[in-house]
Amino acid sequence: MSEITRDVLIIGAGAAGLTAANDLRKAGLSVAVLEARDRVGGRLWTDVIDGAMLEIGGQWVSPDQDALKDAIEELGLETYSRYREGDSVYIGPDGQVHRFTGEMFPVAPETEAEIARITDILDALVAEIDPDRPWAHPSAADWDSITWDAWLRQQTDDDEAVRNLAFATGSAMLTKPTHAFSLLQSLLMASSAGSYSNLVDADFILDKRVVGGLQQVPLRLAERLGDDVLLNQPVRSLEWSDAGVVATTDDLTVRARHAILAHAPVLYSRISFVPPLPRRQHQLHQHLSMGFVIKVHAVYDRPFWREQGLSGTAFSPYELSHEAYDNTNHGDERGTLVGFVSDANADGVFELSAEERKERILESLSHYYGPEAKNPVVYYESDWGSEEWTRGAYAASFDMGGLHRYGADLRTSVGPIHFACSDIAGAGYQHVDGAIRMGHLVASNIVEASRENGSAESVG
Ligand SMILES: Cc1cc2nc3c(=O)[nH]c(=O)nc-3n(C[C@H](O)[C@H](O)[C@H](O)COP(=O)(O)OP(=O)(O)OC[C@H]3O[C@@H](n4cnc5c(N)ncnc54)[C@H](O)[C@@H]3O)c2cc1C
Repeated sequence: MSEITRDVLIIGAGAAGLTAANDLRKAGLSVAVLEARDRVGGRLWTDVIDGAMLEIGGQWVSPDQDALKDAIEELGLETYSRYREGDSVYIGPDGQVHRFTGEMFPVAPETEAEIARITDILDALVAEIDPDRPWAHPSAADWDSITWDAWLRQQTDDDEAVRNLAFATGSAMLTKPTHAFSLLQSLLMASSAGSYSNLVDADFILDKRVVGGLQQVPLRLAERLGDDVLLNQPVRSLEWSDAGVVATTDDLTVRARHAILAHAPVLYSRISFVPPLPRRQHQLHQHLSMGFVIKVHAVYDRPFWREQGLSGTAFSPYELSHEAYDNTNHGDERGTLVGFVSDANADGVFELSAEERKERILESLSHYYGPEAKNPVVYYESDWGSEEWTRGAYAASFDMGGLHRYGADLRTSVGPIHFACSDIAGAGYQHVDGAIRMGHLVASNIVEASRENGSAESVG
């Protein structure tokens, strides 16, 4: 068992942990980043599967995501826009395919009016919320005690309007059934993107991609840290006291003044804390759980849908794959579609054999794009539910009532232990932008504490 000593130990080499590590290094503190996997990036993972470059994890950047945009620029990465020329496709309750342009789905005029009316209400509620402190709103307790689905159904009897409004924060974002989380949690999701309207605007939320893949962000951040990023080092135990921390992996001991837990909250309990974390954290952490979505990649010899004047953007709250997009790589002659199968639908298709699941999912894509969609040359399902060091996708959210009850302590440090990841972000919540914001925040808190305590802080 070898032993090292640093000022700060960071557990997890995702966007949050690597951002914090770089900031701390710049401030003159020594760091070690311990990563359980054999790669950096966590939920950012760009890989070549059967000859096709795929974004297995996160990939899109939206205009409001300043922290991510700054990181991309600072790291010298290039971005490009998602293909969006031509008509989008919507499938309604009758199974009919409708082509449309703009943001509003082609629904009956009375349904459209209901969607517009309730969107205005939601935008007004979201404007009242501080994404960093949604629990502080005077109505937070009430909004956290009604499910997203129940609140929408109180607003209108129009089922198609409810389904279309629900899926923006449901299947498409929190990736949980809409009866499983509260109105407050839904408002936080929207508020973290600026407004509910932003969240439902695919051209906004899925705006840009990074040439070569978004995993370049953590890869380049890790490159700067060199040997201070240690792979295949799952932290098994963390002893802590006012004097600092001692982390143990299978073959390494790290002593440090501070530790940053830079990974999904559902994994905190994988670490044995000595002494145990306080009661409040024990409780809080049990009320956060990961959503679940399958990201499906289908690569074709050419982007055939473009020949039909289709942008590739497709939605339907009635389809197995509730949303799908043109995901063709920059400069690639082949065409790639990406579709998403979320929450209970994802559970359902995992009951099937791999062949049947593929058939069902491609069948759903073919409803949007025609029969050619059934024959990709490369097919791949990102299954983050099976990833031991993530356990779901995209990120964690509170169960009913949890956000109001525990939210204020989400980011509260415990002695020398600090928390940072996209799952506990306000602005940028659940996104890479939020992970980076949390990384910066926790690093600046530690630097400030170190300055206040002067040389007594350094254990290096
Ligand atoms: C399929 C998918 C699509 C997504 N799409 C987008 C998108 O388009 N745009 C966007 O902005 N976001 C997207 N996201 C979300 C985004 O990828 C994440 O929010 C973000 O990458 C999380 O970063 P993080 O550093 O907080 O955590 P992670 O990336 O989860 O990093 C945590 C790291 O900690 C490690 N770890 C865990 N436990 C231990 C331990 N005990 N010891 C050592 N290491 C440990 C893990 O292996 C992991 O590498 C998507 C996510 C998924 C899964």
